[in-house]
Amino acid sequence: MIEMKDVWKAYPNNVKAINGINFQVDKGEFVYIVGPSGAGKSTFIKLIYREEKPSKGEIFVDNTNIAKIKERHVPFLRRRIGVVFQDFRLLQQLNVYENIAYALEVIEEERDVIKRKVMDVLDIVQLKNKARAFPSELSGGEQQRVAIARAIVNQPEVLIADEPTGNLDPETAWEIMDVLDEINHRGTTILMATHNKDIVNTIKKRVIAIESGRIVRDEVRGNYGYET
Ligand SMILES: Nc1ncnc2c1ncn2[C@@H]1O[C@H](COP(=O)(O)OP(=O)(O)OP(=O)(O)O)[C@@H](O)[C@H]1O
Repeated sequence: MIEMKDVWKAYPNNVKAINGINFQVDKGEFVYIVGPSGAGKSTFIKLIYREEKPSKGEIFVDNTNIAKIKERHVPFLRRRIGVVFQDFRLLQQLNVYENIAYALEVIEEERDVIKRKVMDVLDIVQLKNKARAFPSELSGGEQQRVAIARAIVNQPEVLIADEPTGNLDPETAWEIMDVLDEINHRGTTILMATHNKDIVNTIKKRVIAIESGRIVRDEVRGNYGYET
């Protein structure tokens, strides 16, 4: 479902962030991406949703080589890949319902379809009662759940999470993991970059470790493997 073949990425300032990565993820997998700060995790993730283009190599999402697609086709790719970030990135002037509906309005979905889909994802993240609240009225964990709802409302095949628990206290981080686990059980492939040692060592999943832009470890039910 996702495959990288000999992928390299050098930034314009000549920093070599990814140095020859080969890997494959099957549909329905849940994969943690770990590694020291500056190892290339975010770059790796950005390559998958085409925020960055590789300097060399091929990246397949299903059978599309996304390194090759034209700029005007990128929005179509983004519908197949949901993304969540450490800092939530909600639109402050829109309420919860509107933040999520926005992703459907831009593709001109019908009003009643939008309503059904938004309420369905709010149900999954257990925030139906907060539909009219604004981001500033929510806790960090609630904001992240809205961001997750927004990321999955188009029913993407893949959900990418870059440090989704990075801004949250430990208890709230576990709640976010429950939500991600639920989404994974419904069939969505999940890639999650994280520094959260406790979570990786407790909720066992495949672990890919990146150091200096290379995969140095790929284990089926791995450990975090670093001191925090
Ligand atoms: N837009 C950019 N332009 C130039 N260099 C960059 C850019 N983004 C990242 N880098 C560099 O690429 C390398 C990898 O960075 P990246 O953000 O992928 O690491 P990371 O593993 O996600 O780090 P962290 O865990 O601290 O978030 C670093 O040396 C970083 O300084």
